[in-house]
Amino acid sequence: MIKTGLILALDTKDPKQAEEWARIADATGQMIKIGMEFTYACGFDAVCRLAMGRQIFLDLKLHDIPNTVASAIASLAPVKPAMLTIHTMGGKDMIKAARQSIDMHFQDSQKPILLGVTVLTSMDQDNLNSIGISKTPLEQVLLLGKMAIEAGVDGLVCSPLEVEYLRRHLGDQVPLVVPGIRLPDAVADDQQRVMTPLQARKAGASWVVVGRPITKASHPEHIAQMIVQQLQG
Ligand SMILES: O=C(O)c1cc(=O)[nH]c(=O)n1[C@@H]1O[C@H](COP(=O)(O)O)[C@@H](O)[C@H]1O
Repeated sequence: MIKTGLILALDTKDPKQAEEWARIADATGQMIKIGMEFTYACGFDAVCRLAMGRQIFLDLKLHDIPNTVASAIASLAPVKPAMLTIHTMGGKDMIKAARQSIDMHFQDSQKPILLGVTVLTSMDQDNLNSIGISKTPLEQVLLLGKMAIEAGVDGLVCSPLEVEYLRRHLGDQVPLVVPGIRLPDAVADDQQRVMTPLQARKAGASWVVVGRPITKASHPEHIAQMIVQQLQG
């Protein structure tokens, strides 16, 4: 069974809180994810301060016309993220523009892993139908994933329910980053397609992304340590 990394999602507007959680990730040797909530509330100077001495996954889920996405990525070069997300629903031209922008604006040793978000883990069949998609989440994730890899992403974001299927069709090498993680018997909150950390590891996730199950726990560091042991033991 492959070892799976933990990425801790720092979903907060409070820089002190983010730093506190980031130290939990430091202590367990794991990566942090900074998303829209922190970035919009605190700005890029705060993002860069959190990133100092750390590897960050900058999850801004870029989704716009190709020129705008390419220009936005160029503006992100000083932040030096280790991972960056774009929405695959932006289509192949947008993804190709994102790829070209990374290749043009980042030095080889500093290029982020470009991740294509497939079907959000908060979406079930009903939500897919509501945007005119009659394929199942599994079929849609594979369709978007294949297209995105062909257009230039390095890896994919998907729910744990699709990991085994993607591994069968795309092989072992594609980085699969997997949110929608909940501890056994825990509430799913707004997530629809969920599994436990151990199930996601067994399915073949490269990394799991965990936010609230750790950050809302009464002892976040204990939960983080327990999950890391399950993922790497
Ligand atoms: O790109 C992501 O990281 C992402 C994609 C997705 O489909 N679903 C999803 O939940 N995420 C992110 O993963 C994290 C999940 O947080 P929790 O539900 O609190 O564990 C959040 O920061 C989401 O923004």
